[in-house]
Amino acid sequence: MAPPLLLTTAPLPACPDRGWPEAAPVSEAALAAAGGLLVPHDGGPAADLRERPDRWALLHLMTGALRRDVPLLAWGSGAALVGRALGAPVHAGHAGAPDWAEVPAAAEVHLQSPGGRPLHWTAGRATAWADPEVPPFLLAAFLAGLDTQRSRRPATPLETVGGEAALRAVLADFYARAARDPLLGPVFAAHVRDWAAHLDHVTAFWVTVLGGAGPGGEPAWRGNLNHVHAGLGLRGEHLARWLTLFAQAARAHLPPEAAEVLTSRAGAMGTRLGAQAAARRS
Ligand code: HEM
Repeated sequence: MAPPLLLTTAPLPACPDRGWPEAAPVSEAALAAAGGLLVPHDGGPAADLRERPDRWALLHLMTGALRRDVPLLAWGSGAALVGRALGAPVHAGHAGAPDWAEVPAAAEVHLQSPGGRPLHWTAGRATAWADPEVPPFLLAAFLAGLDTQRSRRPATPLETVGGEAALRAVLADFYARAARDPLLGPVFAAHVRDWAAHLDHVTAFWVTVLGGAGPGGEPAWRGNLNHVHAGLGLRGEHLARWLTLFAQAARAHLPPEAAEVLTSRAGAMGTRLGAQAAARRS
């Protein structure tokens, strides 16, 4: 079996005798298949992240790793960042010491430093060591415990659905069905001039609804669904047909569990849109 894919947030310290493992740079895409993540001390801040979009991006990746339950070993400034990602208060280090995190709510402390600060703690599959040098026993135990099985939890419903590519396939098929439909087709024909742009908008909408984000971590779509549909004269039969065709497209392209994620969300939104449309008519 292939060894687990090990990722790292920073180059590992140069030290030939140390036996550092091979680790690839972390990225959102790589996390989905990661067997483990190293978060080395890199001397960067964890407490004050003003003007540090690079640290926010790192924190975002860390949150993704934690949500996916990727085994993670962090030390020094890395441990402080992981503490922060887990919601712990983080303090600035003094006199060249790294920033440090208090113990996160769900964590177990194994060792305290003489000053009473948490030195070694674990939370789920995350292991943290607050000092800038990780002890060899901890690294060895971490590497030995990495499982080779890919049993990660999907981080978001978007991942369950199969990501943006799977969404695009469903949506392209759905709008092709809707455009051909005698009831819905004329409504779309009257309002959608640029189908490519419309598909981009609705894809961004679904990415956002399913917990995904744009390339920089920002929401991919911002808007108000009720306003978009307010002037279309939607009635119950439009919504019912929309949902039927949507479910057909979802089932044609996705496994049952993934199709269910999409159709149940669409159903809930359809109920709200229907209620708003009825309120406007009365
Ligand atoms: C749960 C049900 C529905 C969902 C989730 C939904 C979602 C969306 C989204 C995300 C947009 C794009 C918004 C944007 O441009 O930022 C949109 C636009 C549109 N929708 Fe829906 N929709 C639903 C039901 C319907 C129904 C029943 C119709 C009737 C035919 C409809 C017709 C349209 C049209 C014509 C536009 C384009 C409006 C424009 O660009 O002027 N939608 N919809």
